[in-house]
Parts: sequence; structure tokens; C-alpha cells
Amino acid sequence: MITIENLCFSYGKTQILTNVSSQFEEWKIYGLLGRNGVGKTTLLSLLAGAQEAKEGMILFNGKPLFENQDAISAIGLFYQRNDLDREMDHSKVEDLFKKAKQFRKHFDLDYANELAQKFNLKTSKRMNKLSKGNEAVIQAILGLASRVPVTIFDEVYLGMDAPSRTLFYSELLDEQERFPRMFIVSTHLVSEMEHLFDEVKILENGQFSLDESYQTAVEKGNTLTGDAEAVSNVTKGLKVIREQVLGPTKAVSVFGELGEQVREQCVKQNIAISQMPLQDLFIALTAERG
Ligand SMILES: Nc1ncnc2c1ncn2[C@@H]1O[C@H](COP(=O)(O)OP(=O)(O)OP(=O)(O)O)[C@@H](O)[C@H]1O
Repeated sequence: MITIENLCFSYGKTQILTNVSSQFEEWKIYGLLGRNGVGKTTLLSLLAGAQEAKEGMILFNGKPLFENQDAISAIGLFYQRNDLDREMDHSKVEDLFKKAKQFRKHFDLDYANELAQKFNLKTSKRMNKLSKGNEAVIQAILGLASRVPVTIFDEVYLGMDAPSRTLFYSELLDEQERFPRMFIVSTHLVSEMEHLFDEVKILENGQFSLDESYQTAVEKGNTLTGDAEAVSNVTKGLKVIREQVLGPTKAVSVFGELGEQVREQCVKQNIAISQMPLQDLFIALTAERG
């Protein structure tokens, strides 16, 4: 398990993370969401021990994570193009897989080759001759086949075409069933990936503005649609995150638990309640404060 306590991080005078506290538990898939530049990659690199948290704490199974040998062998960070690839620019994909096998004791070479076939990736190709999409595919394969207890994918889908992304998502779910472990996945493709998530964390203004199970998160976002005046009355005092007026009809999205009273009012006044998809909830919540 990874625990973050009062984590602060800055690049020079620019504060990126401010007093972040949270937890990442075993056997769960976490979706890390946030607008461009909020600090997702920064947070993931801290979680992977690639840089040190100078203020606050990051613990791996109760002990400081940075330069902790147990954490180093248990956590893998996979992103579009990493140093291992660069060092191996003139090597073949099959050599990269063999190298990964030496480096990661649970790396499954047969599974990596099986995935390469599924993704139509020729393992005899040299690394510096790969398309951008295939570079991304390699990171997905390395992450899945490494079978490390904590697998972090930082926007690894970038450059992959739609069929490859779909294959990646289904392999990730299959792997999670075969060898349960923790996955932390940062993404902007919320609607495409939300079915993967057990937990959702939205990073905004240096903190998690939402940090809960996927189910709880989506149950909190509802759109009330009906007669404009009736909807305005029912939603008074609720946390409104989006409003749309369509002639005499109004659709108001609210965040938070809807009480029995509100639900009864909606039935009486013919106001439809629909749960917001995570993508819409993410846009509305993060657009709110710009
Ligand atoms: N090494 C660095 N030195 C200085 N500033 C940096 C450095 N790395 C990132 N930043 C800045 O820190 C902020 C957070 O960057 P980060 O890459 O963590 O965001 P992100 O949420 O992953 O963004 P995106 O979704 O666009 O990939 C950005 O403003 C970025 O410009």
C-alpha cells in the first residue's frame, strides 16, 4: 500500500502539490485525472520514487518509499518513452523484452511476445524504427508483462490507435483478474477508460478535489432536467456545477448526495434525474474554477 501524507512539491517557486494526503491500496485500479499541467506526471514520478518528496511523506507499506529497495522492485512506472528505450535505440524489440526479463523477476516473456502478436508488433524491429503508436504499445506490453505489484501507466495510450487502446484496456482487466495488483493510470480519455477504474482521484489546484471510489463519485453527479422554474427551485442550496437552458426546459447538474426530499420533489414536478458520466463530471468539476 502507498500512503501520502501532507505531500508538498514545487519546481523552484512554482508550487505543484500542496498538502496532499491520500492512499493507494493493493488490488485496485486507480484513475488519476486532472487538467493539463496540474501535476499528474510529477505526482506519479514521486510515487514511483523517481524523485524525492522533500516536504511531507510517501510511505510504501509503512516505510519511506524513496530509495527503498522493496519499493524499487515493487513499483514500475511506464510512460511513452523511457531511458531504457533510449539506451536501446539500436536494439530490437525482442532484446528489450529480454532485458526487461533480467530487470524484473516476474516479467513474463511469453506473455510479452503473445501481446506483441496481438498488437501486430514485430519484435524483430529495431527500437529506433518504431512508429509513435508502437512505442506506446511497447510501454503497455512492458507494464502488463512485468507483473509488478504496483504498475503505473502515465498516459501510456498516447499515439495508440483506437483498436490498440481497446486491446490495452481489455488486457489490463484480464491481467488484473489473473494477477491482481495495483494499477495507477493517468488519463485524459476519461469516457473511454472509466470502466477500468475502481477508484478515481482528480488533481486540481495542487490537491485532490475528488478522491473516492468510482461508484461513489458517479453517484454524486446528477443532472436534473425539467421545467426551468421547478428545476431552479429544487436545486436551490445544492452545489451546481453546470447549467443549460433549452427554451422552457432547464438541465442543472449538481454534485453531492441527493436527499430523499429532493428526489420526492423531482417526482412530483416531473423532473428527470440522470447520473452524469465520469467524463462530464470531470469536465464540470474542473471547469468550475477555470
Ligand atoms: N522539471 C520541471 N521543471 C520545472 N517545471 C516543471 C518540470 N516538470 C514539469 N514542470 C511543470 O510542472 C507543472 C506540472 O507538470 P506535470 O507534467 O506534472 O503535469 P501533468 O498534469 O502531467 O500535465 P499533462 O496532463 O499536460 O501531461 C507544469 O506546469 C509543468 O510545466
